[in-house]
Amino acid sequence: MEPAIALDNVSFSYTRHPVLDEVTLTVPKGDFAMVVGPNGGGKTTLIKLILGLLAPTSGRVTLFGKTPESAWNQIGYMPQYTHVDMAFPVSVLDVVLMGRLTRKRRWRYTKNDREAARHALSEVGLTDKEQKPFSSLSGGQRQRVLIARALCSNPSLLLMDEPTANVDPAAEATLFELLSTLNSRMTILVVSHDLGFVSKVVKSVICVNKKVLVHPTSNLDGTLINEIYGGDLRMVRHDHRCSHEGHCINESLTLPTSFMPHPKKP
Ligand SMILES: Nc1ncnc2c1ncn2[C@@H]1O[C@H](COP(=O)(O)OP(=O)(O)OP(=O)(O)O)[C@@H](O)[C@H]1O
Repeated sequence: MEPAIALDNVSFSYTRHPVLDEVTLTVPKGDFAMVVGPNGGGKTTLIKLILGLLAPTSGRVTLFGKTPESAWNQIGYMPQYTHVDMAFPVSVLDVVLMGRLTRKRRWRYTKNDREAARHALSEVGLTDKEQKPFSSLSGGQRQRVLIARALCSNPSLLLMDEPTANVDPAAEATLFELLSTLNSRMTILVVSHDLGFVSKVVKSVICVNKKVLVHPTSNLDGTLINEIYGGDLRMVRHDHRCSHEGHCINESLTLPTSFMPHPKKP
């Protein structure tokens, strides 16, 4: 069976120095994988290579056995929250409909497009918000609208860049419940700076730091993370309590402070 994503000896450089070096990676169909790594490690570059937005300096990327360009209609992509203009004056339905735009057919929607958009909105539980201005929604609701936009084209592979940035722990839990449901019919790849939600829904972790290593989540422990990131590592637990003495720390699983650019709200 063709894997969802395959990188065969892929290297990539923006300048003289390689950002990714001879990466061979297979993401099987049905996987729920999380891409992690330090700042500048090459996560975004990896995603751009998978999306076909960058071409490898050497090696080959295939999605479902095809080039990324040929497989584009099988991919749903949710960009980083910070890359979306939240003040843009559009309705929720308009945002979701953008997921139906194709290279040939731009800004013209059919009845089928609207049905698909409404169906995607119902999947993320936001049917009642379709006419609301996108800017009027909460952070968690906007994330779900962006997921609906990615789902609108009925993808086989859902790629998400930092889907839990700017959402509180309750919205994050709801989001992962939704992703877990979607994972029964599509492969999911999530980029994250935050290992705190490596839980039962995530099946494998792809560690990117110029080289790429894949681990089943069951193997993920403090020693392994230390090997990948180096240094003095700590992790703030998501079920922590705050007091005047600070946060409770889970000593068994520790991460670098550079790994926590989006600290969780208590
Ligand atoms: N357009 C570009 N031109 C030159 N260098 C780039 C470009 N984009 C990224 N880089 C460099 O490539 C390296 C990897 O960047 P990339 O954005 O892939 O890392 P990342 O793991 O996503 O980082 P972060 O966690 O900070 O978002 C970094 O050293 C970065 O400075």
